[in-house]
Amino acid sequence: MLKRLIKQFAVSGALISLSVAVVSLTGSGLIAGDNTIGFKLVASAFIAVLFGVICLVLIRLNLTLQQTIAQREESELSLVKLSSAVTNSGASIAITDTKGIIEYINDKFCELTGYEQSDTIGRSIDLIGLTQFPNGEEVPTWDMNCLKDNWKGDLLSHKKDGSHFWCTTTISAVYDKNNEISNYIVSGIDITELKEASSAMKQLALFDVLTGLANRRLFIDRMGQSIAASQRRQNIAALLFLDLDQFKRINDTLGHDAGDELLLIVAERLKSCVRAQDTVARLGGDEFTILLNDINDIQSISHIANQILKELKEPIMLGKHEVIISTSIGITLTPNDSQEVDSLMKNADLALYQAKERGRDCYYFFTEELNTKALKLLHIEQELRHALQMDEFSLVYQPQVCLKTGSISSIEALIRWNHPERGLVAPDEFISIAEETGLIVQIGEWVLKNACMQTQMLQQLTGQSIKVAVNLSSRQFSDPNLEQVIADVIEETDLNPKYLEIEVTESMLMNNIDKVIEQLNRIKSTGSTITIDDFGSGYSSLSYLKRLPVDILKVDREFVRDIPEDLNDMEITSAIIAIAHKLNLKVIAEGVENIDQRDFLVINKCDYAQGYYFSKPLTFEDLYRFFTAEQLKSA
Ligand SMILES: Nc1nc2c(ncn2[C@@H]2O[C@@H]3COP(=O)(O)O[C@H]4[C@@H](O)[C@H](n5cnc6c(=O)[nH]c(N)nc65)O[C@@H]4COP(=O)(O)O[C@H]3[C@H]2O)c(=O)[nH]1
Repeated sequence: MLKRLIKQFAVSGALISLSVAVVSLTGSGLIAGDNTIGFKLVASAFIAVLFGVICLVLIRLNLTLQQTIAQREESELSLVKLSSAVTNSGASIAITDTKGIIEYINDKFCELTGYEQSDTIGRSIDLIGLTQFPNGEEVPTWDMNCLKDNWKGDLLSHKKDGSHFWCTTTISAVYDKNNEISNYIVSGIDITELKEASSAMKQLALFDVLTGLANRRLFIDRMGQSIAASQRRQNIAALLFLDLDQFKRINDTLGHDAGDELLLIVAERLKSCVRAQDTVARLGGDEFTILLNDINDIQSISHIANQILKELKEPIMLGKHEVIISTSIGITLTPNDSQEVDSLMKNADLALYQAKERGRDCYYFFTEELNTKALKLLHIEQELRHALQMDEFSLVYQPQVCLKTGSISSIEALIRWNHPERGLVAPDEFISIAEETGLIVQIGEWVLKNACMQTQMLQQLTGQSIKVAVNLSSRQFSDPNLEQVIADVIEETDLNPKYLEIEVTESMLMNNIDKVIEQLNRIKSTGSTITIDDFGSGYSSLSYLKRLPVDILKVDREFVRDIPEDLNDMEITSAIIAIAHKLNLKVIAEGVENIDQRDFLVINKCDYAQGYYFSKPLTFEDLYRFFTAEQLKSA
C-alpha cells in the first residue's frame, strides 16, 4: 500500500513539476521584456525541475525496493522448494557438520535406515557405518580433513536393526562465504537388489551352476595368476585334467539326475583332496580341472593325484544304486612344461588321453614325446583334409565267401590312402585320427558313396547280385541324420539297398541300448542290412543281442587266428555260431588264413568267411578280374 502511495505521489509530482517547468519556461520566453517576471518564471521552472527530479529519484528508489522484495520472495520460494526437495527426495540425505555430526536427516534416510530424527541428530554419521567397506577397509575419503570435493562410492551400510544394505553414496562438501567447509551433505541410494543381482550374475559368469566350482573362465584366469606366481616364487604349479571313466554309462543307464548327483559328489571329493590355495573347476560334462599352487616337489603332486584316484573309487550311492567310478588324470607343470595357458591346457589334455590309453584309473605326466606325437597327429589331420580335397583316397574290396557254396556272397569295402610321399597308407594309421577330428564324417560319406557306386557298376559288369559291406565309424553312427545320408547315397548311386550291409563294431553298441536300437532301426529303414563287426571283442550281453535289429555277426579275427591250436578260441567261435543261429542270425568269420580254419568253420556251420585264404583285399580292377575268373571256373 505504502509502496503504491509513494509510487503514485512520485509519479504525479514528477508530472506536475515537469508541466510547471514547461509552462514557466514558455511564460518567461513570452514576457522576455519584463526581467523581474521572467526571472521569477525561470526560478519557478528551476524549482519545478528540481522537484520533478526528486520525484524521479523517488520512482527509481521505489523500483529498487520492489526488486529487492521480489528477489527476497524468490529466494524464500527457492529455499522452500529446495527444502521440500531434500525432505521428499527419493535419496536418503543427511547433513553433517565438518566433523560428521548429523544436523539433519530427511524422511528417506529414516525409511532406509530405520533410525528416527531423535536417534541421529547430534550423533556421528558413523552410526550407519559409512566409514567402512565390507571387507573392513577404511573409506579413505571420509576423513573430513581430506574431503575437499565430492566423493562417490558403494558402501555397505548398517540399519538400526543391525541388518546391512548396499548404498551408493555421495558426500559433498558445502562451502560458506569465506570458502571454508561448513557442512557435508551425505546422500545415498539403496542398491542392495542391484548388488545382489550383479553378484548372482558374477556367480553365473564365473562358477559352474551345478557344482558351484570355478568354471572354465575363472579357471583360466586363475591359471594366469598361478603361472605368474610360480615364476615370482620360483616354485611349481600343476594343472590336472580329469575325466570320469564311467560317467557316460551311468548317465545313460541311471538318468541325468543321477548323473548330476554323481558330479556333485565328485566335486565335493575333489575339493576334499586339495588345499585352500588350490582351485578345482568343472569345465563341463564330466571334465574337471585342478590347479595346484605353490608346489615344491613333484612327489606331492603324485601324492595328491593318488589321493584323488583313491577318493573317487569309494562307492557312491545314487538313490538305490551303489556305483563305483574311477578317473583318469593328465598332469602338466608350469614353468617346466610351458608358461602359456593354452599350451598347458593342451599338454594336460594330451596327458589325460595317455592316461586313458594306459588303461584308465591312473594319472600321467605330460612329456615332450607326447607333444611330438601330438604334433605329428596334427600334421596328419592337416594332410587328411588335403587328401579329401585332392581325392587321395581309394577303396579296396575283400571278397566274403559263402562256405556252403564256395561262391562270393559279398565284398567288404576297405579304405586306402594314396599318400603322395608315403605311398599307400592303411586305415589303422588314420581312421582314429579322422574320428577324433570329425573328418571321418566326410571320409565316411565318401566311402559309402564310392562303395555303392562301384558295387552297382560291378553288378552291371558281371551280371551278379553282389552285396557290399561298408564300415561305419562310431562318430558316424551317432549322427541322427545317418539314415538320411545312407538313403541319399542309395538314391544317388542307384544301388538296390538290399545289397548294402552296414558294419558297426560291437563296441559302438555298448552304450544306451534303447538309443542304439532306435539308430539301428533307422539304418534298417533304408532297406540295408546290419552286421556286428569284431563280435566277441567287446562285452555284448546276450540279452542285448536278442533285442538288436541286426542280421549278421562277424566273429572277431582274434578268435579265428589261433584255430586250430587254441581250444578256447575254437570253443568261443563255435559258441558264437551256435548262439547266432539260435537267434536267427547269420555268421561270418574274418581273418581266415588257412584251410584248417576254413574246415573248422565249415564243420561248425559258419555261414560266411573272409580272409587271406580266399583273397586279400583287391582293387576294383582286380576284383573285376577275380569275379570274371570265378565265373569262368564255375562255367
Ligand atoms: N591278419 C589278417 N588281416 C586280414 C585278413 N583278411 C583281411 N584282413 C584285414 O582285416 C581288416 C578287416 O577290416 P575290419 O575288421 O573292418 O577293420 C578295418 C576297419 O575297422 C577300418 N576300416 C577300413 N576301412 C574303413 C572305412 O572305410 N571306414 C571305417 N570307418 N573304417 C575302416 O580299418 C580296419 C583295418 O582295415 P584294413 O587295414 O583294411 O584291414 C582289413 C583287412 O585287410 C587276414 O586273413 N589276416
